[in-house]
Amino acid sequence: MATSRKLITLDEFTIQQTREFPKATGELSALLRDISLACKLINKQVNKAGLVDIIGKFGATNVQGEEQMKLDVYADEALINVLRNSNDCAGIGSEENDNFIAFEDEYSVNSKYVVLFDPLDGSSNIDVNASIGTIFAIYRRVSPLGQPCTKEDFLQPGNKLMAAGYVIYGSSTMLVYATRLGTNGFTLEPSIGEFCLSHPQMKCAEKGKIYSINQGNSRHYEKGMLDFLDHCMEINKEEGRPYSHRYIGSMVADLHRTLIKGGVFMYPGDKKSPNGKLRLLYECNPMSFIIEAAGGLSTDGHGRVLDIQPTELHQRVPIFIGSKDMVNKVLEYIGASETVAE
Ligand SMILES: O=P(O)(O)OC[C@H]1O[C@](O)(COP(=O)(O)O)[C@@H](O)[C@@H]1O
Repeated sequence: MATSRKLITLDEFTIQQTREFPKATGELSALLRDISLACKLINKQVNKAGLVDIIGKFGATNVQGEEQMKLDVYADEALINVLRNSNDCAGIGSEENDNFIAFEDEYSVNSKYVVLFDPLDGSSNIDVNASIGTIFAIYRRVSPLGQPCTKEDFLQPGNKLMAAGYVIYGSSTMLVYATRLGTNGFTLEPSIGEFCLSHPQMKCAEKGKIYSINQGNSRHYEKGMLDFLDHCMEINKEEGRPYSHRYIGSMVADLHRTLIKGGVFMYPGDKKSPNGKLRLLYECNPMSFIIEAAGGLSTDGHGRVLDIQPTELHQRVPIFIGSKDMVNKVLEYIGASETVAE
């Protein structure tokens, strides 16, 4: 017989967390509630994707020259509409929009926060029903309130993030979000339409046995990277190698597994694309913030991803992220001058 375990909803949890910050006004909790509402709308479409006209290409390309999928555009509009009407957000930056969008109504110009997001991550997996997601990052503005936000509000290093999270649309729908108090996971309870605390204080295992990379690109990799892959595949019973290779091709899904099971996810730069593929502001920074808040590490091969000073909305960076021991082992192989600070 199912026991009625006290469900703690996302709202209740964030309100409890504000008690840790005496000066808290509840604006950040309200913004999180808005983002979770938009993701519930996206979830509704994702769940019935095969039945409604939401699968396939939209027929346009985004600023990065990528074919937009119908769900990319739907998810982007859902987030922009909810955040624009929320009065809790001064502006947004999105993978699907060339530039930042400042909301200019009298309420939004007085909002303290801006949001960056990848509305639908893992687009290549939409039509094959593999897990996809939404990634978001929240910054406190540096520009004065009372006027529209500026690009400086968005081009802040990840170590200035107030909060970051993702929603994974998988076997269940989960929202995982981090503040400086840690990383927590919430599962959508469809019968009450609420995200409920299911994974309190998530920890990324210090040691991992899974490596995740699109090995199809390995012909373009530098020697150090190829040597690390050999290390992962080498037979060494004492050290529990060969490691398992897992790659879903959705950053959200590959990092959700890395957070829960440990391991390392990598999208390195290579001879073809020196900065790799993944975007700093709305993919690598939020994921690095979440994994670091859970005790893991994230580097671009030279230093912490979160210490990189952004220069453009859609800039790309290499990323090696996950369990401390495996990230530092990658750095040893790619000849990094120093390991990432513990
Ligand atoms: O197909 P590749 O080159 O391995 O790239 C897969 C990576 O690209 C992405 O799909 C990029 O994200 P978008 O789908 O949001 O463009 C990541 O989710 C994933 O980790």
